Amino acid sequence: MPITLYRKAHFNAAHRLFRKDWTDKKNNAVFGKCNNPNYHGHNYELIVGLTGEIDPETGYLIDLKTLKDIIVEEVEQPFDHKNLNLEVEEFKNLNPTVENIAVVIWNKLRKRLESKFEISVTLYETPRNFVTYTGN
Ligand SMILES: Nc1nc2c(c(=O)[nH]1)N=C([C@H](O)[C@H](O)COP(=O)(O)OP(=O)(O)OP(=O)(O)O)CN2
Ligand SMILES: [Zn+2]
Repeated sequence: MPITLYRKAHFNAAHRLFRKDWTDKKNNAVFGKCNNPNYHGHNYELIVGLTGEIDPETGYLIDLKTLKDIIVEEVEQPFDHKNLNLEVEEFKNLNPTVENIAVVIWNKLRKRLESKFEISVTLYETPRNFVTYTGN
């Protein structure tokens, strides 16, 4: 019987929503204050869900320490206290919207976790703005 295990994490990061190939006028019209050239920051809250079968020997889906370490390595270390546009390779040519950040995180975790697990990534950009990505 499948069960879902969750691990929460958080990171603080700066970003700017804009497209390099658009004029300032168009970027301002579409992204408004989020296009501030001096960037702005968010306290991102992340919830990673893994769905699979309980190992009957250990009672674990996965050791939570293992999951924690993977999230630290793949998300917290590269993203925390960073300017996403300038310092994180994945966003140098990809707008760091909450949607795109969630997909990037999902893809990074997918490479590190066994294929027997389904993965969900829920990312809060603000307490009221959040997205869930499951890879489907
Ligand atoms: N589809 C998306 N829309 C927006 C995104 C996004 O990532 N995807 N991001 C932003 C801004 O970066 C930011 O999240 C908006 O900040 P803000 O308006 O301050 O957010 P709140 O909803 O918390 O503020 P209110 O107090 O509710 O106005 C914009 N759009
Ligand atoms: Zn923002």
